[in-house]
This record gives sequence, C-alpha cells and structure tokens, in this order.
Amino acid sequence: MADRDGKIWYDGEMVDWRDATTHVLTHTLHYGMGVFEGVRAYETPKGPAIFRLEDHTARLFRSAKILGMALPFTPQQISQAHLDVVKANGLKSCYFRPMAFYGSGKLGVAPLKNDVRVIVAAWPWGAYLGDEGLEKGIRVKTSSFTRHHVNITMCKAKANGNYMNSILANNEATADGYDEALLLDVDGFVAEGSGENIFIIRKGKLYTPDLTSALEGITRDTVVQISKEMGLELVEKRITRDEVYSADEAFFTGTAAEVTPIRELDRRAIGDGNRGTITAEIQKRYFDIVKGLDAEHQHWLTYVN
Ligand SMILES: Cc1[nH+]cc(COP(=O)(O)O)c(CN[C@@H](CCC(=O)O)C(=O)O)c1O
Repeated sequence: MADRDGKIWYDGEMVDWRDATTHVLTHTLHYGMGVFEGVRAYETPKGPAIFRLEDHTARLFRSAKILGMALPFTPQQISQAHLDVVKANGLKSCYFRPMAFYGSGKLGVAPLKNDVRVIVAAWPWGAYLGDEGLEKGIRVKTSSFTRHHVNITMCKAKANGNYMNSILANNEATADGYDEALLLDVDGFVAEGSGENIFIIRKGKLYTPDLTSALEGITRDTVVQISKEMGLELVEKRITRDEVYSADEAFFTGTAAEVTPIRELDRRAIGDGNRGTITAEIQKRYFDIVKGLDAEHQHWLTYVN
C-alpha cells in the first residue's frame, strides 16, 4: 500500500501518498486508541457516489466520543474530505479509510497531551470476501476467540485496538482454510464476524443478533430497511451457533463485505450450501441501491460531482 501514487487527505491538506507518514512514537501505534471507518463510493450513472456518507461520519464522531477523543475537524469537514479525495485521485469507485489517531509528543498510557491527527485515504477495492464469495457464499468457522465483553472494550466504537480481537479470529479461520470467522459473545451467543454483522433466514423469517456485543453496522441497517420493503419479518434476538447451523440461509453484511452469503459454518452446509434465494434478492437490491439504480434510495447517496 505504501508505494501507491495518489493523494491522501491529512489534517486538512491533500498530501502525496508517500508523504502521508507518522512518527514511530505515534501514541496510537503503541497503544491502539484511535477510531476509523470503512466507507465505499460506487460508480453510478451520474458518476461516483458515496454510500451513506453522513452516517459513516456520524459513527466516526460517535466512536471518538465513546473513547473521549476530541476530533479537531467538524463532521462537515470530514465528509467534504471524502469528496475531495475522490476528486484528487480521479476515482470512479473506491473504499475510504478515514481514521483519527493520537500523534507523537508523549508516550505513557494517557494520551492527554497528544494531538489528534486525522486522515482520509481512498483506493479501489473490489469484493472484500471475493467475487466467488458474493455469488456462491463463503466458508466460515466459529472462532475460538470470544468477542469483547461490553465493559472490557467499547464494542459500539469502531476503535483501532478492537481489531486485534478481529485479527486473531480472522487469522485463525483463514489458517484453517476458511474464508472468515464468526465470533461468539461472552455468553456463547453469536455476535458478529471479524468485520461484519450476520443475518440468518429460517422459514422465510430474517433473524439478526441484537447489538449488545456487535458494531452497529450501517449495512445491517440498510438490510433491515430492505427487508421491510420486501415484507419480510425481521427478528432481532440472541442467536446460537446451532441456529446458524440449522438456518435455511445466512449472510454477512458490511461496507467491505457488502452482502456476502455464508454457505457453510463449521463444516455444516447452510441450507443446500449455496446462496439462498432471499439472500440473493437482498443482495441484488443492495447493489442496485449503492450503484444508483434504485430511485427510492437516492437519499443514501452523496454524488461526488
Ligand atoms: C466488527 C465489525 N462489525 C460489523 C461491521 C459492519 O459495519 P458496516 O460497515 O457499518 O456495515 C464492520 C465493518 N467492517 C469494516 C472494516 C473492514 C476492514 O477493516 O477490513 C468495513 O466493512 O469497512 C466491523 O468491522
């Protein structure tokens, strides 16, 4: 990634990719307290459009508030930075990484004297879990790592350090030949993927875990809206791993993962082991919306030009 061309928005300035660096004594590099987002822009008939930009910016600020970080820019400035980065790099579609971190200046646990730095980077990024995964579904393993207890770290903050838990889970799953991990909460109920929320479908009803130990996903919220428009009953409840085993369909949602079917959990085929029909419909509606092909959901799109 470091050898790319292009520009990155860094503390209010557009800098060359290679110059977007930080000191090795950057506080967040040592202690992991920072906040970030994953946002996507898609190519639409009216040019690039950023999906639910304001919602992502709002979550970035919510995450910072939860951690007690004061961001040195307004939400409007951060949202505008996304638009500027697309233009500066001439991107038609992309994945954004806005991130706020404590700079160098003082090491020691408390970052009180460290300035907060902010970047917005963007690059082309295809299917997070692979094109084949989008079409045929992915193989998932229940992780031996438990999702954080809600009072050990702040699960509603999309915080850099939270992702050590996700990395451990994802690394374990992929090392064992799976595509992604599913994490259980401290009580053994399904929480979420290492970077996604999860839905299951049984007898035509949609179920998703309540948000106790999971990130409040924007894609999850989009799918909740889509399911209502499809007339599907949606139940938010505690879900056990064997309810996933017994499901007719299952899928992950996330900005990076989009809507990725799960064809297998722990070597149990979900349904017939293929992308389910309801999943396929939700996935199609999702992609029509993000690609500007759905007139009813233009309010979720911020057009760059
Ligand atoms: C733990 C977690 N749970 C749920 C979600 C879904 O949230 P949303 O994108 O708002 O629907 C994400 C996003 N994971 C982001 C980071 C992936 C990565 O860093 O790699 C993403 O999908 O961009 C998570 O990281």
